Amino acid sequence: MSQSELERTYFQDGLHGNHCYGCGAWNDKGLQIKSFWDGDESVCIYQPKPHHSAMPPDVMNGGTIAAIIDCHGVCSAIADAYRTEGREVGDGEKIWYATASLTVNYRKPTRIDGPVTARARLTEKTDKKTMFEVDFFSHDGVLTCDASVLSLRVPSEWADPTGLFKHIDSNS
Ligand SMILES: CCCCC/C=C\C/C=C\C/C=C\C/C=C\CCCC(=O)SCCNC(=O)CCNC(=O)[C@H](O)C(C)(C)COP(=O)(O)OP(=O)(O)OC[C@H]1O[C@@H](n2cnc3c(N)ncnc32)[C@H](O)[C@@H]1OP(=O)(O)O
Repeated sequence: MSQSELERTYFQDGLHGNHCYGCGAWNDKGLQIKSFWDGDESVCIYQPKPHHSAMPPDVMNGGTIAAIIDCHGVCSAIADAYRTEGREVGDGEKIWYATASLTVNYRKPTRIDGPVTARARLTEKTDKKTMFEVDFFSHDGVLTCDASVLSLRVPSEWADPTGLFKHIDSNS
């Protein structure tokens, strides 16, 4: 059943200290996308800003589209893992995933003058790997991109808000 806007719980609000450019609620200069469940699908609705344009000012930039799809896919993998364990996103021991692979097919130009929507569905899952297929629509309902996002579960120290490389360096 679909949630009304007021009832929605956004995955990203539970990912405390996430500074990711696309999905970090703690990155003031980032896109700060928000994702939620709509039945078995996850949805992200985002209002692009004029500076998210491609060369023509009324078309959305492909890298920004990829960032939205990437982050929506990874956050969906994280939310799915919490849901599988019967927990709200962010409750208890942290679950983190990172993007291993992102494929975006740009089928049509995406209008910038209204909210875009990414809808993702789970297509493959093992203990470590999660694949979401993502459809991306412009505000007039045109399917402008389709994509796949492969996310891999990573150790919880990857979520250290002070940085990752000190953990990697100390392991080598
Ligand atoms: C480095 C920054 C990471 C940032 C994220 C960190 C923590 C999460 C924090 C917050 C999360 C909150 C929100 C989401 C955050 C960000 C969203 C945006 C996402 C990003 O912006 S994130 C930055 C870009 N991202 C990277 O910077 C990753 C660099 N990379 C690696 O760090 C490793 O590469 C890793 C960990 C991905 C895998 O390493 P690993 O050692 O765990 O994997 P392993 O080799 O064991 O493979 C196990 C199975 O996955 C298959 N497999 C592996 N890689 C594959 C590939 N590329 N394509 C197809 N299959 C692949 C194998 O074939 C095998 O498959 P099988 O099990 O069937 O044999």
